[in-house]
Amino acid sequence: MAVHTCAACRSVLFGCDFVEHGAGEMDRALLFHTRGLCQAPLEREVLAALPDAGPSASGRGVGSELRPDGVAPLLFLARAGNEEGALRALSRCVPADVRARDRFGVCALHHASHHGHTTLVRALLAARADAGARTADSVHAHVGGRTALHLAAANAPGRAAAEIVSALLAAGADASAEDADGATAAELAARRGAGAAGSALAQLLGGVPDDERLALPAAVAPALERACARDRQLARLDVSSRPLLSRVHVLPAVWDGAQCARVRECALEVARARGWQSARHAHHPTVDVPLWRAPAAHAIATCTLNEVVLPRMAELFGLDARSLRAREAFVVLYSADGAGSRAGLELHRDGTLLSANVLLNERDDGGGDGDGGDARGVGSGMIDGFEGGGTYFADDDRTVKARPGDFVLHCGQLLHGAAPVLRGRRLVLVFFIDELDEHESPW
Ligand SMILES: O=C(O)CCC(=O)C(=O)O
Ligand SMILES: [Fe+2]
Repeated sequence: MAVHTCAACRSVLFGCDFVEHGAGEMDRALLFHTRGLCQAPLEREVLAALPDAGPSASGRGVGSELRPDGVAPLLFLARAGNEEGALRALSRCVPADVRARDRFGVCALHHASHHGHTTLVRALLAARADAGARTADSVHAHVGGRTALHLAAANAPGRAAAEIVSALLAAGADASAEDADGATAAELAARRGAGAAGSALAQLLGGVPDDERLALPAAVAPALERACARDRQLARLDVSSRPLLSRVHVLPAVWDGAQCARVRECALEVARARGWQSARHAHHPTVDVPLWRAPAAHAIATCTLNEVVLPRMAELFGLDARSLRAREAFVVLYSADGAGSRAGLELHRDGTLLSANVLLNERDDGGGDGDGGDARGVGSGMIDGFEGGGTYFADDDRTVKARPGDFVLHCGQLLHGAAPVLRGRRLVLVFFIDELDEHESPW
């Protein structure tokens, strides 16, 4: 993964995402960053406001009155990767600021661990920072539920990572904690590969039981880097002035039976090994498995997205294909009997501008959208067919009952839900897709 640190503000920029768009990513990241995201000017202001020594005039802790981005100087400077400045702020802040979190649940210890700032991590722990604090899970985009251990294991430079992990473990951090995708810190370390001392780090964290996971792509960028992008995006999701986005489209037979069966069986394999998850989406929890857990299915989906789905979406919705990114992909299980699953999903809007879904198993109640079409031969495999289901759109009061392999494309901001399955089980692969614009960093 291409990573660059801004020379002015030391923010870490990531040049890749779930879907790789080839060369030029890092150039775009740098361009967007310098155009408006660089924190260096604000950082200078915060540092100037920190007195050399002594208590705050307000008694609230130095700089509490100056809250750039709504956070106290300690959190701001830790986030900016300014270890020296954060240490200064720490020596002048009130205890509450040590544990303070931003609205994404991220605290100074998370940032220090992410940046590999060993001295700051030790100082924060000595000042009673919460070693088990977890980042919040958001409606989209980033993986939440991460602890400082996760962030050090995934991002801190080699030697610092080992020292920080040891310090956190000594302070009582839980190495078995799983993030919202079900990954432990050891797993994130292992994904870095032996070159980045990832496997030694994974051992320090108790090891990774399943070798296959070492081969997984670093599909999910860290929560920290997503937070700012998400904030700006929520402001942009007002789509009322973009009429093309009000239409729902179905791309017929993008996948044949064999492709549906492959993706479906890979997902079921993951579910058998690790169980279905229901903690990934805070507001409208689905019973699902993240696609990155199934590398073969992930590869098929990424290829289809890049070559077919994103370009078509761009055309149909009047967007620039180069600005589209899949933020999340997961296989959802709906079942009529309710055993460990849900029959449908209530009306909601997704956290992204666009969404796509593809049915992975055969319906038993006729073909797509009531035309009684033929079966696509997706095979029953380990899962039977179903009746009911489909994606319901409230504005046109219509349930789109696509056939296996069809891709249903829609704006995520349309009010929609999953119609309940009346019999059997329905498996759908869902993508959450974002549009980046020139004001947004692509990480
Ligand atoms: O299952 C469907 O058809 C829709 C799923 C959905 O809207 C979601 O997961 O956000
Ligand atoms: Fe949805």
